[in-house]
Amino acid sequence: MPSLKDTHPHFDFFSADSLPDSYTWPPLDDHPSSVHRSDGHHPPVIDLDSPDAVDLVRRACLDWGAFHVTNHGVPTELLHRVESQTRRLFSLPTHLKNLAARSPDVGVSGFGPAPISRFFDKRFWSEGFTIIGSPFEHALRLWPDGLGHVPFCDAMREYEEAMEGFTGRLMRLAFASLGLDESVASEFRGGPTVIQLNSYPPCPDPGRAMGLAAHTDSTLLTVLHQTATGLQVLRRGGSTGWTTVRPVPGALVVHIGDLLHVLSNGRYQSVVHRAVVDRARHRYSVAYLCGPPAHVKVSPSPTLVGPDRAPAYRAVVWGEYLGLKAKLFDRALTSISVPCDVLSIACFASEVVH
Ligand SMILES: C=C1C[C@]23C[C@H]1CC[C@H]2[C@@]12CCC[C@@](C)(C(=O)O1)[C@H]2[C@@H]3C(=O)O
Ligand SMILES: O=C(O)CCC(=O)C(=O)O
Ligand SMILES: [Fe+2]
Repeated sequence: MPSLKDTHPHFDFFSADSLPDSYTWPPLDDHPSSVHRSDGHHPPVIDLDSPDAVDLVRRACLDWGAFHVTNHGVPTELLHRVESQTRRLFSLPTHLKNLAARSPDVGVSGFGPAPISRFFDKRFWSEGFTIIGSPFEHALRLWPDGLGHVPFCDAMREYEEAMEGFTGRLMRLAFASLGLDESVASEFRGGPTVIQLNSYPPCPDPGRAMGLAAHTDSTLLTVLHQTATGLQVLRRGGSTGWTTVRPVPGALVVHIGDLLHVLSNGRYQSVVHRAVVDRARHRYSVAYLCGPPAHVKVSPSPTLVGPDRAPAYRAVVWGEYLGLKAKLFDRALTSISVPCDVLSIACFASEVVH
């Protein structure tokens, strides 16, 4: 029977000198400490100001579904501040964190294990803090006296502003790489802001623990800030096994999410990724989840659909897709795919009509 300590939502990672059973996964063959992959084998680093940026992004999306970006325009000072405020947030005592825990009646915002953790019978060696819109209410509860919440809220608000500018440029590039023009990119701008702060404490047995299990993001694009090793991606098609995405100083990591997969009619596959943990280092990461405005429907772009390439997915709005992900997890994308027999009927019908 699991002990109370194992089942408590805020398990004390720091007092554990061995891995409790509920946190013990099958051994990870591809933990960074045991993987000796050649250095040339990692998602590319793309300079956003490069004249070839569109082509480089296309190549990276086709080969990896992930890439690094430099010259992104987000000030280094702000990245440091966001990370130090993230560290400050996760260092708060458990009784305060409980006051800002995620709860079904308030929504997804707040402290808690990553929402996908409920699809697994083993626990993640991590804690998350999800911000949807403004973190102000939660922050006031966490720092009830004085101005303790101010530096945290300021850093998150400034990060949102900087990210809005950067992801605007990024979306134009990604859309241009699919042959889509500015007007399409602008239709998808201005969606609700979602920031996921992740904390991965040092772990007594990192080879048998999981920081965040393999998943794809339910976004158009996700921008990840990491300064310590832990992120791994699965390269589809090519070689098998996990590739560790080591931090590139000053660069941000971009992931293709499920909704860009849909919009591109499957040309750009969303990247499967996970986070592993370390014996000595406490790692933090900050994910900016970039999705469409609430009422904008995402469907395979008409310019990427043709007589020889039928639409592979039906249209969805972000909220509906998040609901499907919360219910079906890794079957969410397939659940909106258009079955082959419907496709052949549609193709046949269009042949008859034309
Ligand atoms: C807007 C989103 C996107 C969510 C759900 C909701 C809020 C939190 C996001 C994450 C963040 C951590 C990984 C993930 C897989 C998870 O468990 O929660 C993400 C999920 C998704 O991308 O599907
Ligand atoms: O911490 C990481 O490197 C991955 C985080 C992640 O995948 C997420 O927040 O969606
Ligand atoms: Fe993710």
